[in-house]
Amino acid sequence: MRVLVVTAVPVERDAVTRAFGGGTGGSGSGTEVSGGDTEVLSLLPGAELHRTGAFDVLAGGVGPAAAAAATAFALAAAAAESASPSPYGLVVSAGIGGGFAPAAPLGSLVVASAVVAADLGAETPEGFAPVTALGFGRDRFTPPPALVREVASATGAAAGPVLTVSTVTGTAERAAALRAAHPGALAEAMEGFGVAEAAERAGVPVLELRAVSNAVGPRDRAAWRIGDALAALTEAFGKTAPVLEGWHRHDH
Ligand SMILES: O=C(O)c1cccc(C(=O)CC[C@H]2O[C@@H](n3cnc4c(=O)[nH]cnc43)[C@H](O)[C@@H]2O)c1
Repeated sequence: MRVLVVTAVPVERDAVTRAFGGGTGGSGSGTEVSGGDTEVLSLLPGAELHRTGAFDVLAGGVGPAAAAAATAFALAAAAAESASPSPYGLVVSAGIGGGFAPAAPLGSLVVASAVVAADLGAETPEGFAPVTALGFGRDRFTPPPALVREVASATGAAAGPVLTVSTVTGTAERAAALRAAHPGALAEAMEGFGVAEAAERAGVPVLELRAVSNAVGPRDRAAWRIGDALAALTEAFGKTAPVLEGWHRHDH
C-alpha cells in the first residue's frame, strides 16, 4: 500500500525519510527500514515529493491551509498519473508538536485518536463554539481506531486527541482554555486538520503522529527540544513503517 506522509517543514520530512534509509543518512537508532534510495519528484516548484519504497513524503508548509492545499495537490497529482482514483491507502500528518503536561512530555510520541480543529469556530459569551455548533462543516476526523492502536503499540506513542491550531499556544491561560474546551487532548500542532480535510475529500483515511518538542504553555523557545523530537520521529517511523505498509484500509 502506498502511504503519503505530509510534514510542515523540510527538516521534519528528512527526519521521516531517514527512517527508510533515505534523506541525509541513518538515525543511529537501529530502526531504519531498508528501502533504498530516495527519489525526489517535483510536483510543483517548491513542492517536492521524496519517495522511498511505499512512502511518499512531502513538506507541505506550516499551518492548516498550507497543509490542506499541499495534501490535496499531492493526492490529485497521484490520481492523475494512476489508473486508480486514490493510489494512496493512507495519509499521515507527521512532525513535531507541543505536548500537554504531564501526559505528553518532551521527546514522547503521540498518535491522534482524533484530529481536532481546536480554534475553528466562534468565540461567544459562553465560551468557544466549534464550527459544527454554528451549523457548518466539521471540527474533527477520526483515524482508524485499530490502526491507532497498532501504531501506539509499535512506537510506544500515547493515543489521544491532537489539536490543530493556527496560533501556537504561548500562555498558561490559553493552554488551560484549550484543555477545558478539549478534555483529554494530548498535543497540539498546526497541520493535522488540514491534511485530514484533504484526505477525507479523496476518500483516504488519515493518521497523525507527533513527536513532542515543547510543552504547550508559556512561550519559551529556548526550552524547545527540536533535535530530540526529530530523532524520536525518525525512530517512530522506523518502527511503524511495517505496520503502515501492511495495513489495509478495510482492516478497521
Ligand atoms: O527552528 C527549527 O529548527 C525548527 C525545526 C523544525 C520545525 C520548526 C517549527 O517551528 C515548525 C513549526 C511546526 O511545529 C509544530 N509545532 C511544534 N510545537 C508546536 C506547538 O507547541 N504548537 C503548535 N504547533 C507546534 C507545528 O505543527 C508547526 O508546523 C522549527
